Amino acid sequence: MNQKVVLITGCSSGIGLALAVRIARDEKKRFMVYATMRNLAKKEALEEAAGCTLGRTLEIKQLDVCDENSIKACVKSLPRVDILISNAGMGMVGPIECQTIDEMKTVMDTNFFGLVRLMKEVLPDMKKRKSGHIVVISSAMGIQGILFNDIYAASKFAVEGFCESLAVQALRFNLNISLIEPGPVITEFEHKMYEESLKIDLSKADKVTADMFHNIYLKNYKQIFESLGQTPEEVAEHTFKMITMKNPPFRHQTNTLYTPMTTMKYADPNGDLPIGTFYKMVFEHDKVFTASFNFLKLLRWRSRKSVTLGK
Ligand SMILES: NC(=O)C1=CN([C@@H]2O[C@H](COP(=O)(O)OP(=O)(O)OC[C@H]3O[C@@H](n4cnc5c(N)ncnc54)[C@H](OP(=O)(O)O)[C@@H]3O)[C@@H](O)[C@H]2O)C=CC1
Ligand SMILES: CC1=C(/C=C/C(C)=C/C=C/C(C)=C/C=O)C(C)(C)CCC1
Repeated sequence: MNQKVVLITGCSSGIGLALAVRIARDEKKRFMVYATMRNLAKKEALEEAAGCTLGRTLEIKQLDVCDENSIKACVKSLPRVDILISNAGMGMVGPIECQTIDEMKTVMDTNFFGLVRLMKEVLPDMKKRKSGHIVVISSAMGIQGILFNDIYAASKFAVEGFCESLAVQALRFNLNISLIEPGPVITEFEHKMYEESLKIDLSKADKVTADMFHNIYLKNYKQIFESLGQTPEEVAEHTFKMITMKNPPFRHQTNTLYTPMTTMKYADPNGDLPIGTFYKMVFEHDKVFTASFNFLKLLRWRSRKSVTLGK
């Protein structure tokens, strides 16, 4: 059987783990998944979730997207790469006054240059074979920035600009590039971000900024995830559909509840609509904003309850 070779990065947890398992469990066994992680000491969760696919349609390998040699060694050990899923990434939240340039560089190095390093390694062979699909786990923040996510959003904007430019060249070689743009997803990412946000030393920020971070951003953060957050399995299902489609789209947003936040971007070429709306949401109509997210939370709770009760 001619199985497609899939290389996925960042499979120790979250979306990468769910995705590796989903693809390896394909009923038609169309894929051979190489699920990679930078630290193999963390492979137990994936091994457990992979179950009987381990050693059959799923194999675990080491790959650190910040280390060119580790990428080269991993790619060299594979027969070829038909589908590359660039998923590894990290977040960064807080006022820029409280973040060092080195910390910011680590985010860019992982989220943006990590993708560039991977592409430099797999693209030449895909071009030669005139076949391949590159799927990038970007973010809704690759379209629309969010308060106090300045560096993270910048790293995803970089990813989007890079892919948008390359996509035209890729067409010439019959290659596909797809950006997956999830809104909030309930993974380690969310927990790490929240825990780290609580530890930020806000002494370098002025009072108004520190207040905004604590009383607006952090206060709403949990609520956003509870009312809009998807599971990594949902994002994996969307991505699975993308790799099985004949003509996959260039962009795909996974969360229809989050699309109003990104649609504003396209509605106003001046860019003032999303900025003004976000401002009003948090400073002027915060009660309406909180009420609507509470309402969404209630709707989700009720629909989950009726699924459990089999209604
Ligand atoms: N959660 C969310 O709300 C959203 C997430 N995303 C994106 O989804 C992707 C996956 O994140 P998610 O599953 O949520 O978060 P997790 O924190 O659960 O997973 C991130 C994965 O990336 C890995 N990673 C980090 N740095 C490197 C590196 N240098 N080399 C290889 N692997 C690395 C982590 O490994 P380790 O365990 O070693 O740290 C981990 O396996 C990211 O690109 C993120 O930006 C997009 C939209 C929303
Ligand atoms: C929508 C919204 C907010 C927060 C959104 C968040 C926190 C989104 C997180 C998205 C993630 C984590 C994407 C990952 O790539 C605020 C600023 C609280 C208030 C204004 C409206």
